[in-house]
Amino acid sequence: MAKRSMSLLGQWSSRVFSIDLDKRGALLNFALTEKPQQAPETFRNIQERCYSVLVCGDDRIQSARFYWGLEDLLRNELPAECELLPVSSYLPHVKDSLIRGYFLKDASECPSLTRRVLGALGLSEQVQVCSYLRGPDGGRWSQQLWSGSENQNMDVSKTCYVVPSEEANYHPSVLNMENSDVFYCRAEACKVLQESCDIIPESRAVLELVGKTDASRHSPDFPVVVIEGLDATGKTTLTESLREALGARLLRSPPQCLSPWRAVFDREPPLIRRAFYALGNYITAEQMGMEASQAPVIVDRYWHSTASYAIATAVSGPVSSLPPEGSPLYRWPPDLLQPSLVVQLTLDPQERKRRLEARGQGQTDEEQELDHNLLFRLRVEEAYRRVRGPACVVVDAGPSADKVLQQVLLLIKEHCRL
Ligand SMILES: Nc1ncnc2c1ncn2[C@@H]1O[C@H](COP(=O)(O)OP(=O)(O)O)[C@@H](O)[C@H]1O
Ligand SMILES: Nc1ccn([C@@H]2O[C@H](COP(=O)(O)OP(=O)(O)O)[C@@H](O)[C@H]2O)c(=O)n1
Repeated sequence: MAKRSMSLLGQWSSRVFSIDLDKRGALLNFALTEKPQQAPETFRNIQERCYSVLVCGDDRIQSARFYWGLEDLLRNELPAECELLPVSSYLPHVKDSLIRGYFLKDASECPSLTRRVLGALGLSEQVQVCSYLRGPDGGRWSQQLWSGSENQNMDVSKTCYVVPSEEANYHPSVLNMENSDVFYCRAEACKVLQESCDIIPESRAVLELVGKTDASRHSPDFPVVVIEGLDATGKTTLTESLREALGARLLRSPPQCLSPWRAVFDREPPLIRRAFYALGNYITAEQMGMEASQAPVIVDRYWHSTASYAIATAVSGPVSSLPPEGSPLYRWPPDLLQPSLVVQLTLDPQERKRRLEARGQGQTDEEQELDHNLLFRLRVEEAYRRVRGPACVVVDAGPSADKVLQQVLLLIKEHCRL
């Protein structure tokens, strides 16, 4: 059977391959042409025996799950000396054109094992394997698409040459974010869970809990205040105190009724996991609508968390790799109830670390991991700031719990009718 991915070939000359070189998100970009040219400068540092494995099946649920397990599969089967780097292949500026996979540098003593593993993978309908070879003059690199046959023949007629390419303005993942990482209406998030019912039976139970009414236009009688912020910024402490101080109802997103399934969806790839959290907001929104007809409502995390974590996780590297400020990716879903006020708690990184440690959740002291966390935290906080919708006020959660409470009570008085 002709592989679906063969149809990609026609477009490959305009595709850019973007290799995530390290956790800080430095990217190496190259494109392909039919004519040999000089290799990109940085490409020369890459050793011989490089391969790419791209996941490009038709079924988005299966592809997402296959990609999710691919790194483990490759690490288990390939020689330990194979370096794996995430690679994205995309058409610049073309929405939904991104295909993900891994770029491999094989420094092992056993090249035939690597080729055997990749040859077997290449037989799968949803995988495309390529080799990268340096030309006889040592300067040019070419890419050969594997035919996927058992003897790992390379399809020489499909040879393309590697040329340098401009780095994209934003991380390539931005092209595929809508309806893969962030869902802007209930129906799109429901579709993902409907498609996954056969492989994740828990999806049915979640779908049954999601109502169908559109409460977005209903204006609650009492204020609804959402408390947002990174882990350990003091959301639980503050929401409890606000509940007491205001005689309010306390809700959270994801709501309590989803707790039995949260761990199941946390193990799934972003497509499925994010759809689950998106639906959690709609369930919480229904509860908000009901509770706010009787008393003020305080909510621990809501849409800002869902959108910001999803966007910040989908890209790597510095804040500049996020979708630009004002991008429609930061919009509020029109069918999701807006709260009266969102308070975003921020905390000095050292103090946050101290609170995490006091709670018995020390972080790894591996420096690279800390760097990675630092950038991730910065991306989440910046995404929080960029999300549009209801008024969002940043509050420094560094002072004592009582001072933070008093400040937020003042804000609620200013912004909401009590
Ligand atoms: N304003 C504050 N000052 C000092 N410690 C705080 C303050 N607010 C919360 N804490 C402590 O920090 C830790 C994390 O707070 P918590 O409310 O659980 O955060 P979150 O719900 O955002 O993860 C807890 O041990 C809590 O007692
Ligand atoms: N409304 C929400 C709440 C959490 N989440 C996700 O849940 C994670 C935060 O969960 P957590 O367990 O650290 O939150 P807390 O319960 O500690 O406040 C984030 O990584 C988000 O991806 C979400 O997407 N939407």
